[in-house]
Amino acid sequence: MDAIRVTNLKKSFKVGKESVEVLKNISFTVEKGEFVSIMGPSGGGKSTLLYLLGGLDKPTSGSVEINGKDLSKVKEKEMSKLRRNKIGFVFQFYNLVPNLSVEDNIMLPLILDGKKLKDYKGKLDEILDIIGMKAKRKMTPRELSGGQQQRVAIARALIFEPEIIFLDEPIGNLDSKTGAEIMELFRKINKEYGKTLVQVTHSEKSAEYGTSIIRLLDGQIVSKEVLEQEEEAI
Ligand SMILES: Nc1ncnc2c1ncn2[C@@H]1O[C@H](COP(=O)(O)OP(=O)(O)OP(=O)(O)O)[C@@H](O)[C@H]1O
Repeated sequence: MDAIRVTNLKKSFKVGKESVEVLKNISFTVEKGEFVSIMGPSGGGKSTLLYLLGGLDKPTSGSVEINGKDLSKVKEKEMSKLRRNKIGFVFQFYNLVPNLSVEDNIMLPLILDGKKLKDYKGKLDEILDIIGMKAKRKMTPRELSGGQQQRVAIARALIFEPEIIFLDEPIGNLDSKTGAEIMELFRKINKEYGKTLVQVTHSEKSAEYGTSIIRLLDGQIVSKEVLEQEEEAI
C-alpha cells in the first residue's frame, strides 16, 4: 500500500477579494520506506503542500490519503489521533519548550496524550541513543546548540513511532556541517528504522539525502526523479 496518495489536490488562499491558487491539481504517491524531497522556488507552495499532507490544513479540493485513509473523511478526533500516533513533524525552528528538560520535551506528546510515562522509559532511552543525546537528557534547550535542539525535536517526533515523518526545512537554521549531520540522522531513520520521510527543502544538497525528488513550480509538479542510492560499503 502507498504511504501517501495525493489526488488532484488544489489549494487556494483568499487574499482580500482575490483567490490565489497556490497548488494546482497535484497528484503523486509516496511508497512506504521512501524518503521524498520536495523542492521548488520560494513561495511555490512547498510548505502548503506539506501541511496538507500532514492534515494540518485542508485542501480546497482533491484528496490526501494516508495509509489508504482519505483525510477529508476522517473525523476530527480520529485525525488528532492520527496526527499524534502515525505522523511526526520536524520544523525549521525546533519549537521546544524552553524550561523543560531534553527528556521532558521528548515525552511531551505522551503527556498530552495521557500516556503512562513509565511504559515509555525503554523507548526514551533507545531514542536518546539514536539521536546521540543520552548524556544531555537533563539539560534544557537553551543549554544546547541548534543542531542538538533539532535532534531533540527529531526525538520528540519519533517517540510515538510514527510511520511517516514530515520535515519542513529541517536544516534551514543550521550551519552546513551540523546540517549534514542532521541529514545523516534522517537517512538513518529512513534506512535503518524504515520510516517514510517527506521533506521540503531549498537545498539541492539536502534533497539528495532522499530517495527521490519532486520538483514544484508554479503550484504544479514538474518532475519526480528517483535517486541512485550509493552502495553500502561491505
Ligand atoms: N494562510 C495563507 N493565507 C494566504 N496566503 C498564503 C497562506 N499560506 C501561504 N500563502 C501563500 O501561498 C504561497 C505559497 O506559500 P508556501 O509557504 O507554501 O511556499 P514555500 O514554497 O514553502 O515557500 P518558502 O520556500 O519561501 O518557504 C505564498 O505566496 C504564500 O504567501
